[in-house]
Amino acid sequence: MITIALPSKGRMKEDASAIFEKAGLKVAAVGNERSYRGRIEGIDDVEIAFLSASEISREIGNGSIDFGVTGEDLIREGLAEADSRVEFCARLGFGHADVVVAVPDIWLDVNTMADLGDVAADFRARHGRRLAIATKYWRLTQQFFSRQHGIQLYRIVESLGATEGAPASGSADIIVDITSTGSTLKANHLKILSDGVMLKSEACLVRARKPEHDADPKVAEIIARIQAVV
Ligand SMILES: Nc1ncnc2c1ncn2[C@@H]1O[C@H](COP(=O)(O)OP(=O)(O)OP(=O)(O)O)[C@@H](O)[C@H]1O
Ligand SMILES: O=P(O)(O)OC[C@H]1O[C@H](OP(=O)(O)OP(=O)(O)O)[C@H](O)[C@@H]1O
Repeated sequence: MITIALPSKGRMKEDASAIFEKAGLKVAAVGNERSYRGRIEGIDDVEIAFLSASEISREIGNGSIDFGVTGEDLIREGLAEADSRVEFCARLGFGHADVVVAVPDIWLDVNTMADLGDVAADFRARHGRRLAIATKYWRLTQQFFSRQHGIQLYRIVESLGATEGAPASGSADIIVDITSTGSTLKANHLKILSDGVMLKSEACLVRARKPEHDADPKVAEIIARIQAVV
């Protein structure tokens, strides 16, 4: 049995089902409309699980589902060594969002990650504490700051919502968050650093890498059908 997880709610739900239908994989709920299980019309041995976008990232990581449709950001944030554990089979053309580093507009001299590195280096001497970054993207932030830009002097402040408000409220100095139209950043007087786009995310069809998939023609067929329509 192959299990495919599709978003049960939220901004990716409708588009995910529509892509499957376009690929000739029409999803039908099992039981009533509110059921969290489904199947694909005309294909046996494939079941659909309806989960939230972030649950799909978690379940694909622990291998309890075979395929999922979710954002690349949620996969890369949720899983260490994502590329060795999952295969990105197709980029689906919806759910676009950039994960960005943004600082207050009034930081006139800070426009690049190098500038921010200078600020971080001086921060403790000037303010008696480390530069604080509000985000829910811990893993991506650490990779980008520490590994890619060699910035080590910062502190992450976990934010579970309204991240863009953190600099104004004083709970952090800068943020890492997703943006699509940019209007939330603008409304909160924040600007994206010129080299501060950490990830250009969109909805993807992802597969948990499992050895038994190699010999399963259904797995190849699902991938081929989705790739043919995106
Ligand atoms: N403007 C946006 N704001 C937030 N997420 C967006 C936006 N545009 C695209 N996305 C993407 O949508 C996905 C999150 O979807 P959604 O917010 O619907 O999840 P969810 O159902 O709320 O999940 P959960 O409730 O478990 O967090 C992420 O991959 C994100 O990159
Ligand atoms: O660049 P923009 O188009 O302004 O979009 C970005 C905003 O949208 C999302 O929040 P949303 O209000 O959708 O709530 P969520 O965080 O619960 O998804 C996201 O967290 C950003 O705050």
